[in-house]
Order: sequence, then structure tokens, then C-alpha cells
Amino acid sequence: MDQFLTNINASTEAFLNNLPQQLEQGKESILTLVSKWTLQYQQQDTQQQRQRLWMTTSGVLLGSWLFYRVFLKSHKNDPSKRTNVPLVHGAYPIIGHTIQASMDPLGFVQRCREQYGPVFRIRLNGREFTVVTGKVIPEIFSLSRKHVDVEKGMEKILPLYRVIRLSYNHKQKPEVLSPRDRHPVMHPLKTKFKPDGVHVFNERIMKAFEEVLDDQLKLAPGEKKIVDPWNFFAQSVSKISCLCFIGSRVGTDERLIAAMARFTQSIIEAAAPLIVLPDTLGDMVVKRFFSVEPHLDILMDLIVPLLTQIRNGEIPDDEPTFVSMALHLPKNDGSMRSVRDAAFWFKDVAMASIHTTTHFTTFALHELSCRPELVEALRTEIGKLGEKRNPDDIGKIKLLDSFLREVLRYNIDNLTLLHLVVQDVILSTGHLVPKGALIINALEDAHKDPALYDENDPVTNTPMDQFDAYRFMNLPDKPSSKIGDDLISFGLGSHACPGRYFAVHEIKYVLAELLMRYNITTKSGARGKDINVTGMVKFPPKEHLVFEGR
Ligand code: HEM
Repeated sequence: MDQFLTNINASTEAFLNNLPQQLEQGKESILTLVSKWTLQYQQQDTQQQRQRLWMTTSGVLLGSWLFYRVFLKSHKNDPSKRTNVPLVHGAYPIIGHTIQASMDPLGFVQRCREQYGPVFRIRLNGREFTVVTGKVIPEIFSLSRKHVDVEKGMEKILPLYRVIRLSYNHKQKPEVLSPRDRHPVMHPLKTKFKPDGVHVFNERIMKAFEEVLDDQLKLAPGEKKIVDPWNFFAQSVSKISCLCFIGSRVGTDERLIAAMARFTQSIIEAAAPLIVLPDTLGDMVVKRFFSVEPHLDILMDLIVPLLTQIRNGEIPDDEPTFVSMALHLPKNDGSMRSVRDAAFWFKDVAMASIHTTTHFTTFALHELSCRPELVEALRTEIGKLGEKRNPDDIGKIKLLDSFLREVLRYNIDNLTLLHLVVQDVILSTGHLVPKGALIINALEDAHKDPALYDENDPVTNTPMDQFDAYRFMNLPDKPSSKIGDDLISFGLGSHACPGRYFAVHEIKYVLAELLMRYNITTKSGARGKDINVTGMVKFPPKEHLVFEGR
């Protein structure tokens, strides 16, 4: 018996030691298979035979890839072999805990936390995540770039930048920055989009939104229109963003506004095949069917000539815009970046700003659509400003700001903001999170767990798992743009959203205008149901809203 076990151990060890060579051989045999298939394909006579061969070969390729990914690849450098973070039991093969997490996302995290403590491992959609909760979350956001990589973490589950590279590298490669360069996106946003700086966009925000309302929502008193809030806000936010970030010469172009309204959504759709398909096949599918090249063409075709004219002094640089700020920011050696590079950075701002702002404005409107008393209270406050209201004055309304902070707090994703560990980390809890692990933050739990608050904290006057628009009313140190351990919707630490002051300025104005001009309800009178995706992220209800002119 002993001999038998020793033999098994020896052959298992030999198998594992030989894995890298076997994998290489596996790759080679897959390549051989592809070449043979191509030759056979050319020789097939009938359409039916070709189809059969195509399906068989695709099946073999997909099967080999799944086997490689799930069993072989996961064994190589597997971080889960070196960690002391407990793995939540009950994972199914391949899908892991996806079913449990999808059925009750927040409840699943809460139960895991109670049973396993503040840090635990789960498996979702074929990947393992180290979940951190409550007080450990700020610790993750304070880790240096030497320990965690936020961009790579995000790319692991949503490869947005890979989609952009696949779609556009043949026309424009992203500018490579030196570590000493000031970042052409972060620097302008951090220095010019501060609380005391966003007022320069007031007129443009007002003008752009007025045009949207004129165009899409001209309703006489009592007249009704069914509105898909997601589309409506994507268009509105894109129009406001293009005018503010690119300026009035080009930022009013309807093709650009439509392309940017769909941009992030299109990239997310394109990223899906990259997540489920083997790399080469995924790349091919994205280039062929999901490329965002048309969106980027419009962006470059319009912004490059504008910046060229500004650089050559042919038109005055008389409007503060993101693109001209990026154009004028010198590199660390004193030279100026090319107009193409400066223009191309706008995609990063569009990607970070339009989708997120649309997302939370849509949530906000759904929260208002089922709370008539709150709407009346807000109208009373907004009405005090008279007919000539502007974003600055609206920004000062305490109830509106408290409401927006509550929207951001309450409607947060369950598990989000990934960090890829690039060097072993030992947390204050004593857990070792090894290089290669993916940390994910349990944000909804952190926003709703009463145990994280002092019992006398006025924030907890209403239970944390309930929506209360008045929660922050008398707390001047908790405005909607203020990040902290209790509001992580804009991130925390060095990566915290630099556009948040602009975002809340814009959202509050848009909501105030809508409330004063329309009665907005759901058909049923009740709030629509959120859409949960695999227990991680949350989207606002799909339900359309009824707008009635006042
Ligand atoms: C309600 C609207 C918004 C929300 C909820 C939001 C949220 C976030 C979050 C969670 C992050 C990531 C933080 C992290 O990785 O730790 C982020 C980053 C970023 N946001 Fe926003 N954002 C919003 C609007 C905007 C706007 C309007 C702009 C531009 C004006 C903007 C520009 C950016 C940029 C450039 C980054 C990258 C920061 C970095 O990597 O260091 N965001 N945002």
C-alpha cells in the first residue's frame, strides 16, 4: 500500500514538475492543429462539411483552452497556495460562488464576513478574489504602487484599455509617460476641477442641458412622455461633458456627443469576449466585431484640428477646457506633447466621467420617482432661488446635497475597485495576501454596516440599510463630494476620483432642473428593481419613467 501511495505521489510530482513543458507542448500541438485545420478547410468541398469541421475544431480549441485555464494555468504560480486567507466553503467547480453571490449579493458578503472574519477568499466567474471588508478597506487604498496596481486589477476583469489598444493602436498608440511627467489627465483635473474651480463651467452646463430639454423634453403642462432615463442621461451628460471638456467650437458636434454617450458602454460590451475567449480568438473577435475605432475616429477627427489651430495661434485659446489644459501641460523635459497625443487623452476622461455620472444620476432619479414628499421639499428649497438659478446656488442647497450623498452611499456596487497585488502584502489582520492575488472591496457592506460607526454618530439615526435623504442634512463636514471610510463611491487615497467636484456640481443642477419642470414617476409608483450582475456590480433599474410637464 505504502509503495502504491509513494508511486502515486511520485507520478503526481513528476506531472506537476513537467507542467510548464507540457503546456508549451500543448500550445505547439494546438498550433499544429490550427495549421492542419486550415489546410483541411481549404480542401473541403461542401459548405456542410466545412461547417462541421469548423464546429468540431472550435469545440476542440475552446475545450483545450478551458482545460488549460481552469486546471493547468491555475496551478502555475497559484497565489491561493501561499495565503492564509480563509477560502469560503461551498464553491462549485468552475463557477465557484457565483450562484450564491448573484442570488443575494450583500447577504452573501455579510454571511461570509460573520463566519470567516474581515478578509476571505471567494471564487466568482472562474476567478479567485480576496475580499476585504469594513476597516480593512482603507488600508488597501493606502497601499503604495509597489504593492498594488489598480489599473492592472481593473483590466483583469474588465480589459477596457485592451479594447482601446486592439481598436486603435494601428492609428494612434497611447502616449508613454515618464515617471517624472505630470499626468495630462490627473494634473488638469486635480488643479482646475477643484471645488472653487468648477464654477467656470456653470454657463456651459446650463446651456448644454437647456438644449437637451428643448430637444427631447418640451412638454406642455399635463403632457406626458415615457423616458428611458439611462439613455436620456447618457445623452445629457455627454453633451455637458463635450461642451465643458472640449469647448464650444467642437464640443457641440452631434456625432461626437452621440459617440461619447455610447463610448464606455461600447467598450464594456467589447470587453466581454476578451474575458471569456482565449487571447488570440478574443483579440480577433474584438477587432472584427466590437472595435471602438469609429468612436475614436470621430474624437480624433474633431479634436486634432481644433488643437492644431490653437497651437498655431489661428484661433484664440479663450475657453478653459480639459483638452487645451492637456495641450499646454509641458512634459518633464520642457517639450510639448503632440496635438494627437493631447487629443487622445480625452478618451480617458470620457471613459471615466460619462458612464459614472450617468449611472448615479439615473439612480438618483429612480430614488426621487417614488418619493413625492421629498420632491416637494426639494422644490421648496430650489424655488427659493427664483427663476434665475445656476449650478453654484443649487449646489448650496443642503437637502439636495444630503440626498445626493445618500444616493452615492446607498446605491454602491457590492464588490468593486480591484487591486492586483504585485508584491506580497501582510494586512493588519495578519493575513498574507500574496503576489498575483486580486483584492476586491466589499463596498456596499462597508457603507451599510452599523458596526463601523460609533453608536452616538448622528449618521446612524436611521438604520444604515435604509435610504434616508435627510441623513447628512445637519452634518456640514459630510458634503456629497467628501470621500472617507463611510463614502467610497469615488474611491479613496491617491486614486480617488479627481472629477468628483465637477460630477456633484453637474448632477445636482440637472436634478434640480428636472424637478422644477416635470413630475417624474414610475408607472407603478414603486421604485424599480436594480440589476445585479454576478453579485459584484449593480445597475439602475431598466424601468422607464413617466415625465409630465408642470
Ligand atoms: C458620479 C460620478 C463619478 C463617480 C461615482 C466616479 C467614481 C470614480 C471612482 C470610483 C474612481 C476610481 C478610484 C480608484 O480606482 O480607487 C474614479 C477615478 C477617476 N475618475 Fe471618477 N467618478 C465620477 C465622475 C468623474 C468625472 C465627472 C470625471 C472627470 C471630470 C472623473 C474622472 C476620473 C478619473 C480621471 C479617474 C482616474 C483616477 C486615477 O486613476 O487616479 N470622474 N472615479
